Amino acid sequence: MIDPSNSLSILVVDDQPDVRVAMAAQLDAMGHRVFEAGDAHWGLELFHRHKPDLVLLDVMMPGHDGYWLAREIRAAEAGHWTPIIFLSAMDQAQDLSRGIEAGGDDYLVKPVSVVVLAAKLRAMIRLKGMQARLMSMSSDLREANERLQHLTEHDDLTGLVNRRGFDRLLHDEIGSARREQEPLTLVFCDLDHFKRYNDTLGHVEGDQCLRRVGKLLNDACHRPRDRAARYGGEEFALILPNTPKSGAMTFARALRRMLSTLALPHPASLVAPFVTLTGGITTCVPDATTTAEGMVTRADEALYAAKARGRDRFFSFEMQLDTVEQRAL
Ligand SMILES: Nc1nc2c(ncn2[C@@H]2O[C@H](COP(=O)(O)OP(=O)(O)OP(=O)(O)O)[C@@H](O)[C@H]2O)c(=O)[nH]1
Repeated sequence: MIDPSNSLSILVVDDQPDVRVAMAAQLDAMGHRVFEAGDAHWGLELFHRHKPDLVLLDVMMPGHDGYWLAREIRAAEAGHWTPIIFLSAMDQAQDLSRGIEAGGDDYLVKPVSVVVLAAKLRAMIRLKGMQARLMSMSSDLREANERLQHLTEHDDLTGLVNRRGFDRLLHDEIGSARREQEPLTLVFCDLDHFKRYNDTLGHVEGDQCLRRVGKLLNDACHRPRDRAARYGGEEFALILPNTPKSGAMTFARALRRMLSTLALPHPASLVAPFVTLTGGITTCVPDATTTAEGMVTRADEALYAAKARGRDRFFSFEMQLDTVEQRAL
């Protein structure tokens, strides 16, 4: 009797009833659970139904042979592996290499000795255990890689995508907007007089302010592909796919409203009693000449223009208009 933790479910496929029944009885006596099939077709059906740990497979059978069944089993289990042991009479020894090629893992010569059968099963149990460990290690590795990718592309303080993640996303979105011929908007924004905020309220409060503004920007990204990023320091970026320049201005005005509702006090600001943002917007339908660097430069220039116009506003590079002027129109 074997250790119950090593008890296998085994599919025996053999067209000779006496051989099959004797084999099933041996396996049963060893503590395994056995399913029997008298032909390859039924064998495949039972394989799908019971997903056995191991298959003992006769080579020569009327209708489809053992090679056919081995190939069908291998084709059916993507990313998985069920050991297949071929059973063959001595005079079919030359056919065994064909069996291994068809997807078999080992062979036994009939009549099968109980001792040899038990030894082969132990070897297969060991291999299966190793395979399970490998699968779990590779899934751990995949998870660790995903965590690492998240860490390298996200900012600790705000939880937003960081500069590296932003670069990748912008590059991808330019490609996608070029293919779809859709407008893509990039917004750069900067907290107004943030040095004065830190100097007055301290860096801990400064960090908290960055967190809250980061959350607000993230909340403003309603569409699934809109993305807020922390570009660096007190600079944030927003990537807004499928957003034309008029839509970008509407988005910016909504952002300003959200900020004034949040009304984070900024006692040292020279533009308002609460925290404000100045932003630069650029929008284009990318063509073959559009680059991420080009879009960043235009958004940066627009940001600079918005600052020059008095801060607490968003300036569109393409419209040569800011949100304060637009409201007055
Ligand atoms: N608390 C905190 N402060 C930061 C962080 N990153 C950058 N800063 C501060 O942000 C300030 C940016 O200062 P400036 O570049 O002069 O910009 P500003 O004072 O906002 O002036 P304007 O942008 O022209 O309105 C500096 O004092 C930085 O120390 C951070 O992670 N935490």
